[in-house]
Amino acid sequence: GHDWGYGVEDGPSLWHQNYPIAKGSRQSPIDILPQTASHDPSLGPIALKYDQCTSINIANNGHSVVVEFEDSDDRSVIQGGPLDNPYRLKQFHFHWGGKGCRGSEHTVEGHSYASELHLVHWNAVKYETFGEAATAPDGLAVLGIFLETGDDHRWLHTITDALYMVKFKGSVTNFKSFNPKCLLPSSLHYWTYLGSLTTPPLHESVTWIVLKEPIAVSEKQMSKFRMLLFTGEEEDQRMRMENNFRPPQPLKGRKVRSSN
Ligand SMILES: C[C@H](CNC(=O)c1ccc(S(N)(=O)=O)cc1)Cn1ccc2ccccc21
Ligand SMILES: [Zn+2]
Repeated sequence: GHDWGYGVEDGPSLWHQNYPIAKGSRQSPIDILPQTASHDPSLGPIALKYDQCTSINIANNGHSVVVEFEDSDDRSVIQGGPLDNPYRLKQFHFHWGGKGCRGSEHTVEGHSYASELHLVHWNAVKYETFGEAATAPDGLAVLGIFLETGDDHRWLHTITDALYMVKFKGSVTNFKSFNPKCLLPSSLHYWTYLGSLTTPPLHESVTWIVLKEPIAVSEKQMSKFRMLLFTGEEEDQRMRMENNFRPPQPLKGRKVRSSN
């Protein structure tokens, strides 16, 4: 049912009532302090093998807009960096703010970006299903990419042009052969730390890999995300989908490592 959201009555500060892990020891997102992040020479580069990736559909799940991928084999994986084996791409989605506001989940020295893209991968070497991996401490790897407003992003149009098809919660439409490689910045330098899902059920199962370099998207492209609705077609109260981000959570002694 609808037991959580981003509003006054069901927002992040109340999630602990139904999801006590919200006050856990490895919650996400966090505020990243580059000076405190230890440069770890043993941290190799991350490798993204997205060439044969197969997107299936794009959907509005009432919390974000999600592009799902075929994950029955290792055609699209992330590996290297802090990861001991390849993790399979399952979906990607975004978090964003209101007009002219900030909307990223991770922040860098208190600075937040307009939006944050999450590419969600699961450890299919150790676990049978995504659901099982989602509850395991080494089950998921999420690649976070900051979006800042600036020039038009030439490939983001493929996504923003499809958003009108999934305006309402529960809507889904075909979205074939989109390769998320086109959404990556030029540098794959990153910060990494052990954290959680940033939405309920807030499982502490995520190895976070946050890229240092943001990608630029135009204000016009960002405005198309804000025409999405949290609410379904049948609901009379139309609620614009924006500010769907959780604020930074306590570090609780965790170490953030830097690739370089
Ligand atoms: C946990 C899952 C629902 N949540 C997520 O998949 C998820 C993924 C990434 C993030 S974030 N913002 O941290 O990147 C947050 C939530 C429910 N679920 C349980 C079993 C299962 C099987 C297939 C699909 C969904 C399933
Ligand atoms: Zn996310």
